[in-house]
Amino acid sequence: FTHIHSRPTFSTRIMATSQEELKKLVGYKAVDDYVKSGMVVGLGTGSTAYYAVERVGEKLKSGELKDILAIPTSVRTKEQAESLGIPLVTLDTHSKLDVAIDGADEVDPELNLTKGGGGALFREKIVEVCADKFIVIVDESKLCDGLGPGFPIPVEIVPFCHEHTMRMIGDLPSCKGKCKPVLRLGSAANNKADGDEPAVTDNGNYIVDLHFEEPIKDPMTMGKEIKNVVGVVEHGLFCGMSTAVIIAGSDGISVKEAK
Ligand SMILES: O=C(CO)[C@H](O)[C@H](O)COP(=O)(O)O
Repeated sequence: FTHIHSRPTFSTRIMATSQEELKKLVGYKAVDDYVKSGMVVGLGTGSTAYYAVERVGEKLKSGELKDILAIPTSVRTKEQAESLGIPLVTLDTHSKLDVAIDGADEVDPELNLTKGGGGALFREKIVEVCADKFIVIVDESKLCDGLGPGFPIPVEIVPFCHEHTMRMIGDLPSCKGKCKPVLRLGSAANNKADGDEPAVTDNGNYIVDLHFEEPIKDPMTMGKEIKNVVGVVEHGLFCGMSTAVIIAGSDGISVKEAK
């Protein structure tokens, strides 16, 4: 499954410093365009969402933004937000968010997403599904014609009998003969298998990455099938959730809005 890393990285086309700068541009633009004083804001996870969190902190400090309450989607985003003095709440007290901003691993033409490369898919989804607007920030290397072959689909599963759960997922109509389920090892925060033990999420669960050779024809249906398996906590297919995707490309920034 060497194809999972075959997607050209942005750095093959743009210098590394530029890639970081572009992540910063989309992160900052999302906050500048969509976050207003008094809002409840979902803070995503990953190297792109990092800059959106940074911008919220910066604007709160300068007084440009006031009365923001934020809900982080991972322990590491929580720690970043706390270090910047961003007031945090949880879904337990605030079930409705005005906006959530996050990165993605892949974006298809319908703005369906693969998320969870950073292992935070459950907290991301439970938060982002509650947002009036879900703004996605990516560089153009994340755009694809169909989800699947360019990046494996992460599924968070409970550790109890995880081999059984992986078999059940692999036998689903959308998966059988089409994908290889691989238990994520090492750090939950990436899918590079940088260790020998199962990766453990912020919720104490495991992640199985589904490696597809061909594009997934119907990601919505596949997501429902996966969600029905007992032992599955959540999957990284975010279908029909995006309000807009802000894309950083070599030619500048563009915005794709959901129809
Ligand atoms: O889903 C995620 C974490 O679980 C991230 O949003 C996704 O992996 C993109 O991260 P990055 O901006 O670092 O490429």
